[in-house]
Amino acid sequence: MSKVLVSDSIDQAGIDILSQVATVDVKLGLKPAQLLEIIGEYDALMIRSSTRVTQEIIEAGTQLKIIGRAGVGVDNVDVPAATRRGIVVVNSPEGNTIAAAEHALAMILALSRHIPDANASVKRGAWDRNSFVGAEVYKKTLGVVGLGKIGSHVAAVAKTMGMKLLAYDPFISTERAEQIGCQLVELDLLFQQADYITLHIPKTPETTHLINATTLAKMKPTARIINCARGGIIDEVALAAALKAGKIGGAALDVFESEPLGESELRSLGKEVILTPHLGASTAEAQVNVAIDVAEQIRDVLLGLPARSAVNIPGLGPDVLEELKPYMQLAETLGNLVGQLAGGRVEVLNIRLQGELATNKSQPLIVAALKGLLYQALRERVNYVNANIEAKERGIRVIETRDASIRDYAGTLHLEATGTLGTHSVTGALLGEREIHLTDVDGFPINVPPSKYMLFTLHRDMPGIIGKLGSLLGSFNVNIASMQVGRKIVRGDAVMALSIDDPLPEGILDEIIKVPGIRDAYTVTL
Ligand SMILES: NC(=O)c1ccc[n+]([C@@H]2O[C@H](COP(=O)([O-])OP(=O)(O)OC[C@H]3O[C@@H](n4cnc5c(N)ncnc54)[C@H](O)[C@@H]3O)[C@@H](O)[C@H]2O)c1
Ligand SMILES: O=C(O)CC[C@@H](O)C(=O)O
Repeated sequence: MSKVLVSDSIDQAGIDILSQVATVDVKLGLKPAQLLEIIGEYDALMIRSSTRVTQEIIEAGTQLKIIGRAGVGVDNVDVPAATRRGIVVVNSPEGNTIAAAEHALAMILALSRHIPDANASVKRGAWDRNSFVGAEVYKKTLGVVGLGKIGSHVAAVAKTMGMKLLAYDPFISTERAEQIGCQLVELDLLFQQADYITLHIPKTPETTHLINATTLAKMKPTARIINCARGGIIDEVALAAALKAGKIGGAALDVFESEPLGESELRSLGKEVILTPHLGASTAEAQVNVAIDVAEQIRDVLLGLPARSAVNIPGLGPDVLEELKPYMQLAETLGNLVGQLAGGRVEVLNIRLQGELATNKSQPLIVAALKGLLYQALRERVNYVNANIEAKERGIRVIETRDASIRDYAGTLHLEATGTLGTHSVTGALLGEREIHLTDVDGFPINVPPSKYMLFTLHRDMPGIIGKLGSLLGSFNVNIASMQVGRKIVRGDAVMALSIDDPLPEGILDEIIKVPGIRDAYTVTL
């Protein structure tokens, strides 16, 4: 019989499902060394957010077939390490949506009416009705940052309370926002006009410290900010300083840069601040939902069936998967790359399947390309199951063409994304059986393997330009791992593709564009 280790507290409904097919050991509060010692015995691991599943744990888990995260965020799992070992990582993208949305709404009201401090005061024996005069939310403006599953529900409920709704989400169409009753605006306008700002975005390099001293300074002195999304989206030091100086009116946080929250200025502030210990998903209903959702997937995988919400490996039969897997990775990488080159909201994705890919069996590659494209917006919430639906909901039109003629490679995949900021295209193929190569960017032929951090420039092919760019990157201490120029004619337009060892430091793209001859520059993280 298979063995499942449950190392965080999970609702009994999940344990009952796992027990149908496996011996289940519930061992809470394990130290990393203890987990490392026993993980080799188990076929599956089920966690919430406390267990950190590092590369070391994954490598020691020689029997592991699946890691199940009863919740959404898989930030505590080294997913690439699991993928390398062929371990499926599953989550529950929707099981706690309502719980998190209701927590944000509760924070908005609790902050407006000083409920936590008023309650504490009565419990201390006082009857102070003067210190807790609140504010109404009726007719106030709510700025929703991130109009996905949770943000949309918060907006819908807030509307019924008579709030005016502004939203910022660069990946959502105006029509979709209007359906929810929100006016889609630029972030600065939202910051300037909102009485309440509620964050419902993933934590990404772009959203880290989105709320900082500069953005806080743009808000109304009465503005209240709510974060039930992810710690680190708000710079907590800057927030505490803004609250102390009366630059904004209040804040309610459920998530923190470091959890559990350690020493923090925020703890010393008064009724204008509410802090909860990451309780967004902590309702009985959500815990049953996520436990059942994830336990069912673990059960299915242990029985040899596909998982419905795999973060890394799709729910395809093993033989199809084996054949298509390298091409799935190619499609996902190209989708992710073209999405970042296009920036903003993509409206049309043209996908051309060429050579041996021009068959109906390649349909999963379309899904993989969409998963890659949506990764910047949705992170671990997009998977092979929901990528099509998410793309449809975002109004992305997908146009597929197939061409069976074979050119330089047995099979090539070409993606062209047109969005609010223009059109970009990428083509890729496999070298040998599984080595991904980019063979074209924006119509310029190149031949480079993708790397984690890349820089692309569109420039004029002329003497000295490579040297100038190299010196500029050197002056910012950026190490170039490889570089290639693609051009169609000598001294015409060209594309440069550079693999760099680290992410580009802030501000350097603006400097690169100032180099004479360089017209555009894009940085991507794959
Ligand atoms: N506090 C909790 O316990 C708890 C529980 C569940 C989810 N969460 C968190 O809540 C957040 C939202 O979850 P969801 O289910 O609504 O996710 P979702 O994927 O449905 O929606 C996220 C939205 O953010 C948008 N987005 C991405 N990058 C953006 C950017 N730079 N600026 C503006 N918008 C951007 C996306 O287009 C998308 O519409 C996530 O961070 C999730 O981890 C927290
Ligand atoms: O309580 C939890 O398990 C974390 C909930 C939430 O942050 C998630 O990612 O699903």
